[in-house]
Amino acid sequence: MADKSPELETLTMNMKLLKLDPDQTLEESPNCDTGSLECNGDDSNSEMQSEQEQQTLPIFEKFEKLSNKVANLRKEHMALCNEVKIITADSFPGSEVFTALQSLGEEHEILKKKYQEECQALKNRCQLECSERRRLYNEVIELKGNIRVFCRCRPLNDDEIAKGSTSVVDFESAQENELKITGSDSSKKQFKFDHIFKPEDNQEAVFAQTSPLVVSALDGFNVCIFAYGQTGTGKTFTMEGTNENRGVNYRALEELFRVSEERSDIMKYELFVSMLEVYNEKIRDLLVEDGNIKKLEIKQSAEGTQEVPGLSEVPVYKTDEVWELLKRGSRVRSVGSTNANELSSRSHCLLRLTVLGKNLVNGQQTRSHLWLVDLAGSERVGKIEVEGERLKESQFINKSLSSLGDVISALASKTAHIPYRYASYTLTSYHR
Ligand SMILES: Nc1ncnc2c1ncn2[C@@H]1O[C@H](COP(=O)(O)OP(=O)(O)OP(=O)(O)O)[C@@H](O)[C@H]1O
Repeated sequence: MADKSPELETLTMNMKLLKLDPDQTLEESPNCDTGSLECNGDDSNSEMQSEQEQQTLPIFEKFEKLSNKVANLRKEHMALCNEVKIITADSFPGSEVFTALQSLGEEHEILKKKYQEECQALKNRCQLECSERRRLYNEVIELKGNIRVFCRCRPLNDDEIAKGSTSVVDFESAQENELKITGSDSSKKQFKFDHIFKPEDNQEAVFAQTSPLVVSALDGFNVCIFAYGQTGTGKTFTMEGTNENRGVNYRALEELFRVSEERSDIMKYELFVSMLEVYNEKIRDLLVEDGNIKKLEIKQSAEGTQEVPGLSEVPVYKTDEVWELLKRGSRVRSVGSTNANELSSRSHCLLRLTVLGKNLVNGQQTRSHLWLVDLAGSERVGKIEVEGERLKESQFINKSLSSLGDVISALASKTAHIPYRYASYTLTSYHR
């Protein structure tokens, strides 16, 4: 038997005084199951009963019962102690869990710091590469020239073939970007361009040459592409195109969407389309819903860009919706018939794509314009035998084209003064 408690010691002493054998009594308890907790007398009724019984029991039996109770309590205590030990060791390895959590926390902090540093390094690299791309782009532009001139020769049409016309253009030298033209007096004239498109070159081939300029609008550069030429030479076909042979305008938007998607990891772009025409020196918004002519003017902004306050800007989100929008604008455009072109554009049509870019890595923002212009046909009034309203239109067209020519030659010769103001005055003098 285990060590005896003071209470038990007293009881044993008393029993000895009564000349009883205490050890025998404690081991051989007849009424109580020593392993059972119920012996603790949980049930109050049985407790009361046992108290009453004890009152009537001889003193020896009272000792015996008390001794059993004490022994049971000690066993119960031991069992509980063991249980606590097991639970603590198996289920709650307190200090180990804490240590593990602590080391995990430390690891997390180290990783966080490492990733923050890596992220910063990537941001710096991205910024450097963006600046490098812009620097290289500028260098390429400088090398190729800020102004590039392409020449496109359309195929002879059915009328021309029926009349027995033949091409006056000699494409032999076109490979070297030189064009030889034989005059009616058999004299030869030679012109040099940045690129020459032959009659068999399709819309895709033309766009392939222009797409790098289009993409640079996404890098924050302002770009302007326009088609210039005599009436009936294929300007509208090149810029607008037909449903089956879509031109530069539609393809430019398609390309902008494609590259935006490609860069979506680091850049977020928003695109807006505006369309206006300059007809007889009046500016008309071609995308205004009710078709009303709004009085619009060209103004120079504080940043030096040319703006048209009040011009509608339609946000575009995907290529599918763009073709209909462009068609809507061109349906409103002023056309007339000249004897050189049945559906001659009598106005300059300007499609403006506004690109807002946000660099998701460094937060840098850009705003740029890509202008796609289909100029009205230049023509020699006498040659196309126009009169009345057509004659007035032709005079306005030629006057504005001549102003544009002045701007381009000033830009090409890098003179200090570029006569933009005069050009915009010529285009909009109607309102002044
Ligand atoms: N590369 C080409 N391939 C096939 N057809 C063409 C091509 N270029 C022009 N055309 C056709 O020639 C005709 C005149 O072209 P378009 O209307 O584009 O000329 P334009 O220069 O815009 O004339 P305008 O200044 O009078 O508006 C159209 O019927 C057009 O479809």
